[in-house]
Amino acid sequence: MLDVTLIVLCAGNSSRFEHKTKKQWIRIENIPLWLSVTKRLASFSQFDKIIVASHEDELNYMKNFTDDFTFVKGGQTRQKSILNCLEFVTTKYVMISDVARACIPQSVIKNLLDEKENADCIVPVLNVTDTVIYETTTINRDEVKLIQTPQLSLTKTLKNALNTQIEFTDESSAIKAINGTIKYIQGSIESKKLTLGNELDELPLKSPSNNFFTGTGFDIHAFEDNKEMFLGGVKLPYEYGFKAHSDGDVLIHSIIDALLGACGAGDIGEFFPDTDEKYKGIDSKLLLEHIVRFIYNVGYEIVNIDTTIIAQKPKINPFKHEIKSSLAALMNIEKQFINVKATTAEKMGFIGRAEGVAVQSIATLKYYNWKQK
Ligand SMILES: Nc1ccn([C@@H]2O[C@H](COP(=O)(O)OP(=O)(O)OP(=O)(O)O)[C@@H](O)[C@H]2O)c(=O)n1
Ligand SMILES: C[C@](O)(CO)[C@H](O)COP(=O)(O)O
Repeated sequence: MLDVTLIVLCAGNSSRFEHKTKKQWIRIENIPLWLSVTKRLASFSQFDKIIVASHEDELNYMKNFTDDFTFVKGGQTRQKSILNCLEFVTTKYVMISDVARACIPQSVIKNLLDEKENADCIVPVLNVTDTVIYETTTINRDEVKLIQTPQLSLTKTLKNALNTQIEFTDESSAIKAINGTIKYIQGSIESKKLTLGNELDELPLKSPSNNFFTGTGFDIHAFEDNKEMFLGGVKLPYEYGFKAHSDGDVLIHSIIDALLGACGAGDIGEFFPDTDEKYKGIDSKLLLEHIVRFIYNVGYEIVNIDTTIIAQKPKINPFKHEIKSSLAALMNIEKQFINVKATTAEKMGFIGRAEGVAVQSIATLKYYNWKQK
């Protein structure tokens, strides 16, 4: 038995990445980077367990990709994400890597495992071959090391080391601070960390596939007295509003479901439960903005939206352009890629009796092409 758990940290915000998509979600052909990196590391040894630290907004979505790993909610910092994952570690040793190091070679994993009994923390490092200046003084480059991941630690020691208010940027610094033993081994240039967007050019990663993804959405709401009516984020001059937990913008809700359908992320209720007081009376524009951010974060771009409003009343035609402009701004796409159709129900059924409105939508997405930023 190896007695080692592998943790892959994928819960960051990619705030320095400068792309629309988070680095852990860029597609390598059809596979998100986090899955490709985790599978690759997993294939290098017989780890007892594999844990993926996920951003809280993406944890449920990640679970759609595989049943092979344990997904754990990350924290505000790298260290907090590690602490959350350590709750699920029962092995003597734990190997922790950054998703941001996408091309770690197998030899590094083997060398770490070979050394596992020789210190509290085994760390791959690169020596510095350039002249190094600290402020204005040239310092001895032989005393400078570039610290990489994965690092292999004794689980118990790491838990003790991280149980502090001090934020460390890696495990070895935390273990060193409690006088633990550290063994440095040779790292690899291939383990380079992806931090800034333009560093993608330096990595041998395949382009995303050209696939398109389609999703449908449907929603229906009854009219209600003493409420304002919103459709597509536009206030319509009508005598009723919509009965709903939120502001009842049935058009936005239907578009949200179409977007979520296209990227395989469930439905609106999974993101904004109608049992949650936080969403009572909420402006649906905020919900759409949240979903659009999610869509971009997890690696997609919106191609177009087509939608049909089924309403006996009110008349939609005079407001179509205003609705399209509003939706275009909310989705950060050009107005020409949004189509709004309206039809009556020919006076049949509850819509025909003007008791409410239904909307059907379809959304098309494609992968964000990080190669053509
Ligand atoms: N709260 C956090 C912050 C970071 N990480 C992970 O820690 C690793 C190193 O972080 P970094 O490369 O800095 O990634 P980000 O934090 O996403 O980037 P940035 O600092 O630019 O926002 C990454 O694999 C990242 O996903 C994490 O799991 N949880
Ligand atoms: C852990 C690490 O990869 C070691 O070099 C690095 O410290 C993490 O990156 P960050 O930029 O500090 O989040």
